[in-house]
Amino acid sequence: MARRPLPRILSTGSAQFARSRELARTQFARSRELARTAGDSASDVLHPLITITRGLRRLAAAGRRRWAETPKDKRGALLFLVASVVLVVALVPYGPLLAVITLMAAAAWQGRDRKPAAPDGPDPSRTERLKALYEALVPYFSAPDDPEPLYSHGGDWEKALPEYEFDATGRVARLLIRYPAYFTDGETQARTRIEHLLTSKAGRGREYHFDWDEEGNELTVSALAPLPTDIAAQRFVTAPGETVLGFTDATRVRRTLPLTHGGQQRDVPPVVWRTGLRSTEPHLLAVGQPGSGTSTLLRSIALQALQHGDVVIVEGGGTGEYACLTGRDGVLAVECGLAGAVASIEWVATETERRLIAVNRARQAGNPPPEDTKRPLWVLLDRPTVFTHLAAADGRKDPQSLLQVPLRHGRAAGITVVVAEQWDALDALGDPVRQHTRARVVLGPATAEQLESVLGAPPHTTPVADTPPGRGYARLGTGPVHRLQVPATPDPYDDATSEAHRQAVLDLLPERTTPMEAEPSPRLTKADPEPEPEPEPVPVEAVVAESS
Ligand SMILES: Nc1ncnc2c1ncn2[C@@H]1O[C@H](COP(=O)(O)OP(=O)(O)OP(=O)(O)O)[C@@H](O)[C@H]1O
Repeated sequence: MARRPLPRILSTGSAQFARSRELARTQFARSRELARTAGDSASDVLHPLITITRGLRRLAAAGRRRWAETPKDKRGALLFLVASVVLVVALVPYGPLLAVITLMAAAAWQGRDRKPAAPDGPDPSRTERLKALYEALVPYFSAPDDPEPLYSHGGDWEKALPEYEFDATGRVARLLIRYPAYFTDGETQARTRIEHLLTSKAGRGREYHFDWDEEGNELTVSALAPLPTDIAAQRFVTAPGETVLGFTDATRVRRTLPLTHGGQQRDVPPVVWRTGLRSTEPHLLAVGQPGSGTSTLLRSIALQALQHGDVVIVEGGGTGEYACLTGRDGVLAVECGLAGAVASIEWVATETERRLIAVNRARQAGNPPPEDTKRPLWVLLDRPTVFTHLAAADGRKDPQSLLQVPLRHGRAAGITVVVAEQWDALDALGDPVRQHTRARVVLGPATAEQLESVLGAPPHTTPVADTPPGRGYARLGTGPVHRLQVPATPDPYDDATSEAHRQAVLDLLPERTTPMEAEPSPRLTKADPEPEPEPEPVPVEAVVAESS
């Protein structure tokens, strides 16, 4: 269908409106130019006067200083000398005139601007870098029908990049970028393209933080210092119910923790995860590829949890990385076999129910929760999907199905579940685990899609070129995505562990209270028969602390 022309009155009206807008813009630009020229001329004319005034002020200050420095007994002589000079000048022909000219000349000399002229803008190599960056952004931040493009080839880069900082090596450390309002900054793809471009132009090998101000149409790019990788396990200054997952940048975290680092005290911003009754993210899922440090994270959590609670460990990897915890005070079980894993998780499910019933009864009777429901219980599962496969092959119950109760009701019962899994087995994780683990950690290298699939949002930082173990991202619920470095908490029985880190972990281990032999753990049996309802007795395997 042919497009009908606009009614004449409308088309002429809009043309007139456009013309008058153009006229107003031209007039405004002209008056601004006029004002700037007038200002420049005024300062040119008044410059000598300003210099002389400044010089007179400096001479007067020097005179006052001289007077103050002169000892009191010599002030009379000085006064006499000045008076004689004034008298001679007054008597000499043209004396006063010559004196005024000399004074003005001295004032002009004193008042001259003695500051070395500051270099105008950054040095040429830096200007070139900024210009190159600007030119690279032109295709992304310009549109053919933009009447006043902020970005155009050979355009005014200083308007688009108003603030910049360089580091000691001459690379961009911080950059403020203005962009046109029509740039689709709400679209992840559009943002990613810009972030990718800036990362390569500002210098690879560093991590960058991108702060998009959608309201102001501004993007701030900051180069981030690498997170410290050698902070050893230690007692963190936290409240009960708080667990330090690792360390991050100060940009989004206000709090800092005093840490001992290389024999020195240092304040570092932590990522603190809150568990317990009021937690909005009562359970955690950590994902990574082999060797990325998820077992280390679980060990770090276990050492912190043991300060105030009990721990059950279920290890699917079968590498014996938690052997150091076996038989320690508060460690109810360290299970590496299928039967033991099933029995332990079954016991945890029963214990969850027991606690819930006891708490409800106490509430109904108007009493506080009983003491034996208050001690936090942690279930740490390293690669539980291994047991899922084994159980399927063996025709037995999937231990993951037993996790449903602690995951659903654990918060009210003081029970926290932490699951660590590898990327390739993520599909085998059941729905309850995915749904209820709202605290998320990704360690090691991962693609943007992988990060978003686990964290639920992309990080605002670029990936590091060479990811050290224990490096990754953390997100608590719907909060921001933090860069994360887990404290070095190695297996003290591993030969490759450095002596300092081994000692740090050994120092944190609780007393060994249960002999390593097959002996029932006193705590696992604690959930045994209460008057009503009767929880299932705990199977023998569940109370055997396996040695590996
Ligand atoms: N935060 C960390 N700081 C220093 N070293 C770490 C850290 N995390 C892990 N490592 C080291 O990296 C290696 C692998 O760690 P870890 O066993 O925790 O990885 P993983 O993800 O559990 O892999 P796997 O399941 O293959 O054992 C170990 O030598 C460990 O000491």
